[in-house]
Amino acid sequence: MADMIGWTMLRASRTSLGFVAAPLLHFQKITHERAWKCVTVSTSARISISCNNFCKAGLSSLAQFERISSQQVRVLSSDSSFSPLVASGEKVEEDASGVGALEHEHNGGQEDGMSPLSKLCMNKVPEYVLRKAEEVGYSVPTLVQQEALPVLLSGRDCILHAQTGSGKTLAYLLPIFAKILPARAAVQAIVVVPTRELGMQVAKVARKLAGKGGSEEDGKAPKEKGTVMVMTLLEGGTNSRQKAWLKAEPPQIVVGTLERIARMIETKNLRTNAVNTIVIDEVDAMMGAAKEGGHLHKLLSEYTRPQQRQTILASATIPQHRRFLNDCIQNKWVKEDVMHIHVRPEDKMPSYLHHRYVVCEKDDRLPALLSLLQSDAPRAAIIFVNDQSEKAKRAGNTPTTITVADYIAKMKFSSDDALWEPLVLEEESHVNARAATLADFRDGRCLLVATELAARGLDLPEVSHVYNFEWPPSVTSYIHRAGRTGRQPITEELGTVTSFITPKELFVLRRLENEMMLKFEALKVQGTT
Ligand SMILES: Nc1ncnc2c1ncn2[C@@H]1O[C@H](COP(=O)(O)OP(=O)(O)OP(=O)(O)O)[C@@H](O)[C@H]1O
Repeated sequence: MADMIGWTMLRASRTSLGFVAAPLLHFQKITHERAWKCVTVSTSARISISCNNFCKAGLSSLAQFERISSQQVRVLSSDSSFSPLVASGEKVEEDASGVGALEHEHNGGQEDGMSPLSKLCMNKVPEYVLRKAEEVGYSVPTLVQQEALPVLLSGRDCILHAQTGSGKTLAYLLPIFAKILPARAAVQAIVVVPTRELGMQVAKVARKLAGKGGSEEDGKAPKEKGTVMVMTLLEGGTNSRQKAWLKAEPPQIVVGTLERIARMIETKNLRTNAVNTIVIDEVDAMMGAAKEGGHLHKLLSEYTRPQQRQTILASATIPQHRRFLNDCIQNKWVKEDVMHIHVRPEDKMPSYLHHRYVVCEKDDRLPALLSLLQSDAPRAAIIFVNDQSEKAKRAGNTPTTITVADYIAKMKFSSDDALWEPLVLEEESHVNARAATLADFRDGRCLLVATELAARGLDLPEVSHVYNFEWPPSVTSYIHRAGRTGRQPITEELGTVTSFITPKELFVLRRLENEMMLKFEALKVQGTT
């Protein structure tokens, strides 16, 4: 399996993995006749591609890029500075399908005192949204936002391919707000996520941007008119009042899990005729899951048509992305001129992650973990295991989640017992229990023992350490688990990822290390081999 993790240790030390490569605009051939239309943009981390050029030239520059042959490589800039962008101010034409970015009120030409993010989105994203973004703390665009927003705000379909914690959520939400008509009570944007937890998180950010009135209260339609409403349709939810609200006064934005959204569309509770944006977050997870694949195909090519909407597919990991891009076009999930924005392609993981491993037999893992927790003293930590409790029980094993949590609780390694008592997050728990667990963790509890459920998308900035108590099932899984720490796109605070591995598994670690060009620190923990 190409995606199997395989690495080996190496010496520790946090290494900057970014190569000082020239920034590239690489034009990826997709099919013979489509080659000129479909564009892949890869950008180097250290040397920020010149978004200024991109933006100043405005949309017309896109047309020029398209004509560059796939052989050509362009170095746009060797400027590594994080320069804010100034939106071109060009009027964006709405295309025949209504997909183009709509004009919003001008800011009166008053640029002084505007944040770089506001300048980047000026004339495209409504002012009230940009004000809210600033209030939340989004003032300077992250690299992916710099790269993607000019393209996304032009209305173009996009595959947003950037590291974990790089700020993809805001990059896809702002273009949604750019097109939404608050006065129109109709679902205009759908954001699909793989888990209930990620859905709650994305909806929260969207509601912050929407401002007052953007929330649903107990499933009831909010009273305020003229504000953008955000509704969640998530697995485990069965609120009949949501159905009534969807019909009587539909929200402008729906964030949900695929099955629930598909069911709502099929039962005609959710009408898609006004949908002009669809975002599929963690797209590779959804395309990979057989169960979800059918729903996704229907959503993208039957329930709605690519020509009538802007499609944004986002993830930190898109294995075989060229093939993926081709498949998306062939399946008509996206328009033919879809753009692949690949930020820092040479660094699959943030450089501000420190990777370590401990070689030990399975039986030694618990004391080794405890010892590490004591010496690391994490601000907050996630301990990942592979199997859910019930699955383990069915296989006749003691559930790892429970075993790990009980062991740590019993050892009482901290004086502040209440804060350090581990929480458990896994798919099989009731959705309310899952929500309470995450709320407790966000509120200051320090340890979370979790399955893959917590690996994708969750933004828990307090997490300073991730522990792979069991070796993750794939490279992709390693990347997403590791990405739950070091989530500080602006300050680049270091996060530490430690994996426990048996001597027999070492070859897998070695393979992964080669594949990802990472340096691992080998740790010796007392009592281990
Ligand atoms: N412009 C910005 N300024 C400051 N913080 C930002 C900005 N954009 C995003 N963030 C913060 O960065 C963190 C990571 O953002 P986000 O969750 O969107 O990452 P992501 O790219 O979706 O990661 P993942 O692939 O793991 O889901 C969040 O805490 C978010 O609030």
